[in-house]
Amino acid sequence: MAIDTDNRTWPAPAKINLFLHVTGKRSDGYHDLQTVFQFLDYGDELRFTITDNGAITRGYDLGFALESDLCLRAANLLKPLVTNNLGVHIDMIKRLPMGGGLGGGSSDAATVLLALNSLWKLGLTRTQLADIGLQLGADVPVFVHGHAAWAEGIGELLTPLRLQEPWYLVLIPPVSVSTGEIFSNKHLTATPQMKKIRALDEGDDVIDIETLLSLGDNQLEPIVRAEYPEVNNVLEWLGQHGNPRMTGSGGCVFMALSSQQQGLQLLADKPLNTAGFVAKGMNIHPLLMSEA
Ligand SMILES: C[C@@](CO)(OP(=O)(O)O)[C@H](O)COP(=O)(O)OP(=O)(O)OC[C@H]1O[C@@H](n2ccc(N)nc2=O)[C@H](O)[C@@H]1O
Ligand SMILES: Nc1ncnc2c1ncn2[C@@H]1O[C@H](COP(=O)(O)OP(=O)(O)O)[C@@H](O)[C@H]1O
Repeated sequence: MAIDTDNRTWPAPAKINLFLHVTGKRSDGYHDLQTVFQFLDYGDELRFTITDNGAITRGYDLGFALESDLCLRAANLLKPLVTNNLGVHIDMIKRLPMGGGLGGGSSDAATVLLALNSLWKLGLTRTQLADIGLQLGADVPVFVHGHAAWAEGIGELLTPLRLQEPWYLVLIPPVSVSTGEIFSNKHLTATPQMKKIRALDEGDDVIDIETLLSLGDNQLEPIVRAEYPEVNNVLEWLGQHGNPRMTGSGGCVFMALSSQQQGLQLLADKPLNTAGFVAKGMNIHPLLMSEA
């Protein structure tokens, strides 16, 4: 039975990788990365109903099995820490494309961890939640900590950054790209390590996005372009209007804009088979902002 219909909407924003360098292959099969994450003020929305029957259930169907649903898996990881028989029913409005490189699944999982830590009154720190979340995906820690960041390791070694927060256009090609397939492509080669980008507390200057973009590129982009013509076509089309880049392992493509209006105009003119949105870059996750 429902004991607390929490009326809040819990946001799960998208992330973009402003650049992404693959610096080596690890013994566990994963690759070490150097990347910069920024959030977008666009994403999924979750709602939670706390129950007293101990069950973890969902009210949406995104086409994947209960066992592989990152939201349910996140809730199940916290369940052993609940001392009474609390459960939860999770509802979600899904806006982020799956397999798009916008981190939707990881962001949903992070929001579940943050929400249930509060609603189940578990009292875990963000570091504890990020450690738990890393089991679900390499992008979960950045969403749990909630700061735009320079990231190393597989994305869990985070240094907060203060970046300019421009408007972005994001285009969604009509494909879902498998992260595992791209990382196992035979053309992927490791590149030398970059120097660490300075931390938030080492300077007051806001880092300019164009400068940041010029420091590196997305080394998965040429591989995805070669394998997925749909992604290549979108990059070529947007390339006529500026300097687009792929996020993560693709296939979504983003471009920093001079204004929101520029993005809305491009969105109106975009190729017919492509979806997209215009959103503002954000250095602070909305759930961290609401805590402040
Ligand atoms: C590439 C990034 C960059 O932010 O973003 P997305 O494109 O997923 O959004 C992430 O590192 C993606 O992390 P995540 O989404 O958790 O990856 P997973 O689903 O766990 O990875 C699927 C498979 O890709 C390979 N993989 C993934 C990440 C990594 N750093 N090295 C890898 O080799 C592994 O073979 C893994 O089994
Ligand atoms: N709640 C969830 N939301 C999105 N994807 C999920 C979820 N649970 C499991 N997945 C799986 O994770 C994969 C990666 O999703 P997502 O994080 O949205 O994309 P990406 O890693 O490319 O940014 C999906 O293709 C899907 O199979």
